[in-house]
Amino acid sequence: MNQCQAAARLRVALGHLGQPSARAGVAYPTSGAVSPNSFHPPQFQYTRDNDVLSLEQRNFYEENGFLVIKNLVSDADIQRFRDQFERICRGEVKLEQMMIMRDVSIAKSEYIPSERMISKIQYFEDDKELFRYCTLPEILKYVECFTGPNIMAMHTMLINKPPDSGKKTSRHPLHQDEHYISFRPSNKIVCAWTAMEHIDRNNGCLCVLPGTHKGSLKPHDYPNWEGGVNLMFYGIQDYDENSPRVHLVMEKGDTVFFHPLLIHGSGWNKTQGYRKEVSRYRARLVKGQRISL
Ligand SMILES: CC(C)CC(=O)SCCNC(=O)CCNC(=O)[C@H](O)C(C)(C)COP(=O)(O)OP(=O)(O)OC[C@H]1O[C@@H](n2cnc3c(N)ncnc32)[C@H](O)[C@@H]1OP(=O)(O)O
Ligand SMILES: Nc1ncnc2c1ncn2[C@@H]1O[C@H](COP(=O)(O)OP(=O)(O)OP(=O)(O)O)[C@@H](O)[C@H]1O
Ligand SMILES: O=C(O)CCC(=O)C(=O)O
Ligand SMILES: [Fe+2]
Ligand SMILES: [Mg+2]
Repeated sequence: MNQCQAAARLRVALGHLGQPSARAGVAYPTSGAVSPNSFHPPQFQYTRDNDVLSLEQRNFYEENGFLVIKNLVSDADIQRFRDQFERICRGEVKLEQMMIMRDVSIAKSEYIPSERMISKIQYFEDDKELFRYCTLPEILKYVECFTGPNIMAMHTMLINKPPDSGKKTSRHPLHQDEHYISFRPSNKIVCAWTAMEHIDRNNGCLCVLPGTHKGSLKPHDYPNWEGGVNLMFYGIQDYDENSPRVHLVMEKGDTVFFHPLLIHGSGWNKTQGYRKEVSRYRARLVKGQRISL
């Protein structure tokens, strides 16, 4: 499969609840003395042994730090997430923990309940409909390949990227999620990101720098963008400009799993017709609910 052309729709970041002594990602010999000369780098640092991923998929993730699984979430489930998102936009669902965000270009406009006003919902753990995303067996099956068992949803997010106002504020600067995550180990955390409709460069798809998950966490700051930047949209200033970028074109239901150190961002939504193109929703989990498989 050509991963670069695969699509993603919804997004979940999940972590492993390991023992405090767990040394994620580093395979140590189980017996025998180890001299420095006999040490071999582990074959798999970022994926666990099970029979879900093919060898090719494992190698792809190990090398690139992301993996797209096509058509993973059903249309029916995505429709339910979309319906619930619309209920939230209409003000029919209100939950204390849930954070609603507007694009900075309209942050000071009068609030009119509609999906046009909401660019992101965070922390939907208490919303049973949206939280179903984090419990979908097909999502968890893959998450476990990266985190191991005993999975916890750490931060939920549904993004509704608006058509850009012309100021390019709908961009998300290149960043590493680990900047926002206070827990470790990195190699037992994965983000699941599912496209809820066709997403490509025109409406601001995810852009990744393959292989950057092997690097370290870099300093983040607000980008120096003329048109303004959304609150907390920090970016990396000193990434390698020559590092190849891959734009992930995704279809409804496609899901990308990626490592928290992978450098990624998203471009601006150039499409006009708000209704037709706007619904670039994703959900992402990152905050404290244990999930059973
Ligand atoms: C992908 C992942 C790994 C990384 C990320 O998620 S990066 C993005 C993380 N972003 C966040 O966590 C967003 C945090 N969100 C928030 O702090 C809040 O939801 C707010 C966006 C500020 C909204 O707060 P809230 O008080 O409910 O709403 P208000 O409408 O009363 O606005 C309060 C003041 O904030 C301003 N504001 C609202 N939205 C934005 C924005 N997008 N960018 C910059 N400023 C904004 C708004 O104009 C208002 O300002 P003042 O009237 O106080 O001067
Ligand atoms: N000048 C820039 N400085 C820093 N980051 C940028 C800059 N331009 C784009 N990016 C970021 O790089 C990533 C990929 O950008 P990409 O080139 O796909 O989008 P774009 O520049 O918004 O749109 P396009 O190039 O398709 O017109 C996104 O995260 C985007 O926010
Ligand atoms: O999809 C986007 O616009 C970027 C969001 C992001 O960085 C993420 O989901 O981690
Ligand atoms: Fe991110
Ligand atoms: Mg560009």
